[in-house]
Amino acid sequence: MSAALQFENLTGGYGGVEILHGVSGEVRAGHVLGVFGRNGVGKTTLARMLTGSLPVASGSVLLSGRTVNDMAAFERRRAGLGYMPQTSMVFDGLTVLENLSMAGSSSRLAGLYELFPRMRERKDQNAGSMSGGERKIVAFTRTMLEDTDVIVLDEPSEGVQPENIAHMETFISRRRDEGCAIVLIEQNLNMLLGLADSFLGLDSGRIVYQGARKEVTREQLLDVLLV
Ligand SMILES: Nc1ncnc2c1ncn2[C@@H]1O[C@H](COP(=O)(O)OP(=O)(O)OP(=O)(O)O)[C@@H](O)[C@H]1O
Repeated sequence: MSAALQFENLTGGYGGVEILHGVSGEVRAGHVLGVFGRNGVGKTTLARMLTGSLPVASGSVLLSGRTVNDMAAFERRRAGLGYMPQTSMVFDGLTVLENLSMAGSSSRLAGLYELFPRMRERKDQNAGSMSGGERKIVAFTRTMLEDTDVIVLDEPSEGVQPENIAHMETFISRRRDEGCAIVLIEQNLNMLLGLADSFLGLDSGRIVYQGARKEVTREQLLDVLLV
């Protein structure tokens, strides 16, 4: 069976400047791939290439074995690929509930309110008037509520308080247990070690670490983050 999301030899960047140099990996249904590395090594660039917001110069992105290089971001979304960008998008002029309703699936909303009761309390508030951390939670939960088979999360825990990070972890595990394949880009080692089944470490646009959960140690991850 092919991986839910696979990427092979991804190369490319911005305006002729190559940022990623041949990055490959995969994540299977019901698994989490943890992507990590220092600031500026190309993690977000990888997320953009996977989700179609940045074209690849060469290499392939495959969803369930099918190449999606020629599909625009919205087409990949329709094909079941969800994306929470690092600079999280919320629609400022819409309420929290309206933002969440755009996810299209309400069946997970009860579980969401149980984890983030503040979202229910603030459901009629304009998202634009929420704090940075709260906006991040709105963007995260909207992505997680969608009916998708694959989700790419770009540093969801950045700027979020520890208690809410723990709730994010619960939400991610639930989606994983439902069979979703998740790419988790993070610098938060505890979150990565708690959730990821396999790891991909980047430095200067190249893979410098690849391993499964059972073989990785915190020190190995730190080695990549502290070079
Ligand atoms: N739109 C852009 N135009 C030109 N260069 C860019 C653009 N976006 C990112 N870069 C450059 O690409 C490189 C990789 O950036 P990227 O955002 O992928 O790193 P990152 O690993 O996600 O970093 P961080 O952890 O800080 O989010 C950096 O040198 C950055 O300056």
